[in-house]
Amino acid sequence: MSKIGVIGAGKWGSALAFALGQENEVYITSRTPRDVENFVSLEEILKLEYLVIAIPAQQISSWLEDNFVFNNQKILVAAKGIEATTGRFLNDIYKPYVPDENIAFLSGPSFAAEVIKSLPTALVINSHNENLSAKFATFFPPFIKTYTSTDVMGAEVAGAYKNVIAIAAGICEGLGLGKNAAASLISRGLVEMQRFGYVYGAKEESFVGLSGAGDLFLTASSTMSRNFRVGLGIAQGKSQKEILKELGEVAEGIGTTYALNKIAKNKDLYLPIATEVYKMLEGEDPHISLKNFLSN
Ligand SMILES: NC(=O)C1=CN([C@@H]2O[C@H](COP(=O)(O)OP(=O)(O)OC[C@H]3O[C@@H](n4cnc5c(N)ncnc54)[C@H](OP(=O)(O)O)[C@@H]3O)[C@@H](O)[C@H]2O)C=CC1
Ligand SMILES: O=C(CO)COP(=O)(O)O
Repeated sequence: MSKIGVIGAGKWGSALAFALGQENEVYITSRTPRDVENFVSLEEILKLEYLVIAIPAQQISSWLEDNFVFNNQKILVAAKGIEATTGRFLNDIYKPYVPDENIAFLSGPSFAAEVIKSLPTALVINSHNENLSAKFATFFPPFIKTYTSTDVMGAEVAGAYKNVIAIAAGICEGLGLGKNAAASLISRGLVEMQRFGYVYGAKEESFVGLSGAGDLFLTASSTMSRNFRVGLGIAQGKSQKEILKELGEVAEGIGTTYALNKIAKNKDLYLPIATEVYKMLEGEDPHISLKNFLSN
């Protein structure tokens, strides 16, 4: 039994606290205080050796700057996204605060709503430090099968990019374009994210496995996904503001789309689906954008 601190009591942080709490002593904290078991102050959590951080990618940089004090903690990053304003990956953002050997990244198909019901789930723990991944793997309960990998970039790219493809898939569904279109969009999305990942040295195995195909198939085919629901909202002609208000939770695909657009311009990369999603988030008519993309 280990002591683990979870930072961020949103959907994913709470589900992970529940899962990890099956066989460990788990404490949780969040920006907004909650009346939940083992809720403690941030100060208390930061004293623990093992931390899971479930703060979204768009907020983590300022959170680290304002709150984090490194004390040789071992960190498991649970967020999936690329910073919109800078195009930075999470491992870059954490770098000035946590050394490589102390950090791991969680990936794989895992709706919080199913984890909190103890439904069977498979996750990948990605770290350059294989001992650390192996250690984090021991914390999970039997209903979560864990795999480990050293392909941090692959896990990061896949986890972030699948959210963008999920938005596109939601638009496709919302426009009633059919299952043929959805399947072609998802498979081309997988190729697009893999090609993008190679630019950063990501490995093929992450894209064909749980972190890539697994998470993409889950998110891009279900209304349980917030990003998929963002796509449905776009297809209905709703504004980004309206969609986010209705959602009431984070949809990392939006910020990641802006990040990808920035990176594509800087590095002159061809990211066709991400580019169409960007245009639609910026107000282009989805009937034109997605239909054009799917036809000759
Ligand atoms: N939900 C899911 O099924 C999964 C989510 N993820 C990823 O996990 C991450 C978190 O998602 P999820 O928990 O679902 O999102 P939620 O919207 O449910 O929760 C967001 C969390 O982030 C915290 N937060 C937001 N802004 C700030 C800030 N400026 N400073 C500090 N804390 C902040 C919130 O704190 P508070 O509420 O206390 O204000 C809350 O704990 C995302 O990257 C998501 O992609 C990954 C796998 C599965
Ligand atoms: O990452 C997730 C499942 O693996 C959650 O996806 P959404 O954020 O789209 O709900």
